[in-house]
Amino acid sequence: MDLTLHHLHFAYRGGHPVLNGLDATLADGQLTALLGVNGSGKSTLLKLMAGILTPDSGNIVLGAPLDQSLRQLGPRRIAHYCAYVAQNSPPPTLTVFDYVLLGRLPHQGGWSARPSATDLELVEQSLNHMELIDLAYTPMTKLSGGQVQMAVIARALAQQPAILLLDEPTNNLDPKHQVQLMDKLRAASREKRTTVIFSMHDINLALQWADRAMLLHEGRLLRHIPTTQLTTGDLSTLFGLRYRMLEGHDNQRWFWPETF
Ligand SMILES: Nc1ncnc2c1ncn2[C@@H]1O[C@H](COP(=O)(O)OP(=O)(O)OP(=O)(O)O)[C@@H](O)[C@H]1O
Repeated sequence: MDLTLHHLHFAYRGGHPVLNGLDATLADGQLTALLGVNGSGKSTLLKLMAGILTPDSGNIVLGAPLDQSLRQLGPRRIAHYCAYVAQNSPPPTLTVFDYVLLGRLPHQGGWSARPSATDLELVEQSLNHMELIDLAYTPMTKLSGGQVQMAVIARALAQQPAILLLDEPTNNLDPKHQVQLMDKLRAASREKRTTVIFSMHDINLALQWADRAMLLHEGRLLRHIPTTQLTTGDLSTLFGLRYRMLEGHDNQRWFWPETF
């Protein structure tokens, strides 16, 4: 499902404008990396796309077959289509299984509804997918930081979203789990046509997996381009550092900042 931003403006109450007229379409089946300095509005934009915050003006529209603005949808309907993984979620006092089952709530008949066989099967699949099945009956509070992060992503996958929004999803993960997670996100985008949008500070990890990059700079969208078109100049503008680029023979590109 496509997601389109129409001239999006947002400021926190009493604060300066964080987003100042963003226009973009994020196509289904694609992985988009959201890049920008601390405080540039990446988390804010993800929360707006998840319907947690409401724009001051402008619209966020979920594409066909729904073709509706988030403003027209209640939280439950939004959760039907959009799953959101927050940055550093505190673990709740639930077992891993019960926590991941929360991802099925938007598809059930209400808080009191019993989970269906499909719900339970999807939870098991997500736990297997994130290699958490052996921890299914462990309390979330007894997991390591990385395991909590995997469980949060398992909950989002169990939700079977058309649009998956992740705020720094590789936080707390070791290099192997970072790579495995990015592979899983790419698989979700390719196999299920999920629209995946994630923020990340590790530019090279982001660019290795993402199809497109959105560069947020001073409240505006500096560029929204295929990752293959990103230049050292773009990164210099974005981060205020001079960058070098190394090109590998398999079209891989690596960026790193020059030391002072
Ligand atoms: N709840 C809030 N109330 C008021 N201002 C906020 C709130 N959350 C964020 N801000 C402000 O909004 C701006 C954008 O913050 P945001 O968290 O979206 O940035 P970010 O790009 O995700 O940063 P980081 O890379 O550090 O996670 C910052 O100036 C921040 O201080």
